[in-house]
Amino acid sequence: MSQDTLKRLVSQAAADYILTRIPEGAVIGIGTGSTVNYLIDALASHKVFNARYHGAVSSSNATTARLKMHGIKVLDLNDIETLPVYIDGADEINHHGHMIKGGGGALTREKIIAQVAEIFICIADASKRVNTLGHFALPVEIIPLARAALSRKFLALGGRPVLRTTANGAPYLTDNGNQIIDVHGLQITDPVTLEAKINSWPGVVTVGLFAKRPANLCLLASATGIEMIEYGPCPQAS
Ligand SMILES: O=C[C@H](O)[C@H](O)[C@H](O)COP(=O)(O)O
Repeated sequence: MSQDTLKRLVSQAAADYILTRIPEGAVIGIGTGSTVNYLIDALASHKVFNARYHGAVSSSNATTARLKMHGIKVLDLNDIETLPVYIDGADEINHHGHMIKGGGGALTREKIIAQVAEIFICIADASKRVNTLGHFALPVEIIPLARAALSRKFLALGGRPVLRTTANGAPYLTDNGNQIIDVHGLQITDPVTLEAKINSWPGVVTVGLFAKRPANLCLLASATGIEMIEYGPCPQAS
């Protein structure tokens, strides 16, 4: 089964999960990426989303555009007091629900919304599950002025920092107008400590480690079906 097929299957399962478990009137937090694109399509195909829910909070311009294309109401996080669930993909997820995210560049808005949500549901194909995070380069959104100084710090950590660029070689810019350094070659054995450390460096906007706020639940698709992995409540999320 292709990775794309698995992404589609897990997204359909996630849409069913939301529609059967999340109470009417709720706002749903929606992440970013190819897996989430399938989720948005699956939610829209059920036709009842708008009647059942107050709307969605979006983690990127791309997600906002897709939600709107389907006629799903997009709300501003600033107008929301509670968010029962945030659902998003991941680039890697370990056995504690810690994730690397930001392959699609949306890590900052994703982390802001995830922090507000009561429950974080990760949807992924089984290739994303790892024992140790770091095979996927760690994305870090940065203020451009800090690029060289931060690159030296990532080198000192044992990583290989690479500025993310577009197809024409220009620096990639996030929805927030910042740049991204992808740090290759890290073996992240203590994600909670590394997240706090990188976050404390001036010029870092967001590190794409989601360890302080891990997933509570992961729907993981493989050739044998959809596995539902629970990591338990997240004390930091309250
Ligand atoms: O910035 C993007 C997000 O963190 C995505 O959730 C992550 O990159 C996974 O994306 P995909 O579902 O396309 O593999």
